[in-house]
Amino acid sequence: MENVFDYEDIQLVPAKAVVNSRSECDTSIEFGGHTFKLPVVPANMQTIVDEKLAGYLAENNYFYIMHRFEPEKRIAFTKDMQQRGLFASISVGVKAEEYNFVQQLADENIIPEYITIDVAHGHSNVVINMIQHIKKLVPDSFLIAGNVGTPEAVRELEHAGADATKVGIGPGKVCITKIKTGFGTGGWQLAALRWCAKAASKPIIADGGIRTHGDIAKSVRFGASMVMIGSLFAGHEESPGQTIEQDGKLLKEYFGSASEFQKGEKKNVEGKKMYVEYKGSLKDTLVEMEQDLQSAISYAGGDQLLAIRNVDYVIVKNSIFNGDKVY
Ligand SMILES: NC(=O)C1=CN([C@@H]2O[C@H](COP(=O)(O)OP(=O)(O)OC[C@H]3O[C@@H](n4cnc5c(N)ncnc54)[C@H](OP(=O)(O)O)[C@@H]3O)[C@@H](O)[C@H]2O)C=CC1
Ligand SMILES: Nc1nc2c(ncn2[C@@H]2O[C@H](COP(=O)(O)O)[C@@H](O)[C@H]2O)c(=O)[nH]1
Repeated sequence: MENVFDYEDIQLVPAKAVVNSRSECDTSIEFGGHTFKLPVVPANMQTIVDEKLAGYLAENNYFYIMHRFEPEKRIAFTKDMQQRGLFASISVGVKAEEYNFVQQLADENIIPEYITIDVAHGHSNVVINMIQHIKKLVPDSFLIAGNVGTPEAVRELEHAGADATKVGIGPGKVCITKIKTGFGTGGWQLAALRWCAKAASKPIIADGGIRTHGDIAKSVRFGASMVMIGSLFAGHEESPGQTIEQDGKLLKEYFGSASEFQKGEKKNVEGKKMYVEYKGSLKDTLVEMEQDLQSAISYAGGDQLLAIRNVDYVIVKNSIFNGDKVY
């Protein structure tokens, strides 16, 4: 792999604008049969999304993926969303009970529009088996599989039947995989995305390491159809995490799905917990994201999101940790 870089090492090169106002730029993207306002999805983590926020996002044409950490609620959630005329998008794991869950979906003819296989190391036979199980029993669900970090993995999961793959092992803000295991795409997530996207024949979700709105445009440039975001969405009024007050400042919790806080035990911990500053309303952040992406499209010299795919870029420096600290 030559040319390894991360988000902060890259700048996109402006092209002549073809619009007279940024408001003419269209940030929407088609993904899995639906068109969404933004190429952005809040991470399927317990301090990032809950049923209420999922409902708001779906109602307002944003993509969402519900987390899998209250597994018993998934059937009722799917039915409730669909009864309201909204799309249902849920996550599954790969353990034995998840096979029974998929069987239950098929038996009761409950077909979520989107299913995401959410595990740390997606390039494995357990994930390939689950892809095949889901595609056999609920073939009409759009299936996202991950997480991976190599072109071989993207090809194998696509070949097994995944409709999209999720790229990113260890670049997340509350991730400590890179430190505890020495593996992953932390520090070179954007280059890994580029490498994977070249091999992909289906859509890719870039997952983790987004620190600024400009990083969304950079992800699109390097091949992402969707960008999964945790820390930037954490800390909002609508975020499910607990709120605390410290030195007169409001903070909200954000913890990793493989943290001790999520697992309830200290076993194979690869995530940490942190507090982020309270950021106000998520709706305002979504509007700001849209405006910033409209501006990015105008700098790309187009009026549609995918104009960003064609721009030149320069590598401005090299870094390892993308601004993260260990603890
Ligand atoms: N994107 C990322 O970089 C990462 C994300 N996470 C998130 O943390 C949550 C928990 O993930 P995960 O531990 O996979 O889920 P689970 O705890 O549900 O584990 C899934 C299964 O895969 C096995 N497994 C876990 N890690 C590996 C591995 N490295 N190699 C082989 N088998 C493995 C587990 O067995 P056993 O436990 O016995 O090994 C278990 O049977 C998920 O939400 C995931 O997205 C976690 C780490 C990295
Ligand atoms: N290694 C770990 N990665 C995790 C954990 N929990 C979630 N994640 C991944 O992080 C992204 C969000 O990244 P961010 O930079 O936007 O905050 C999320 O979508 C997961 O893929 C974890 O415990 N360990």
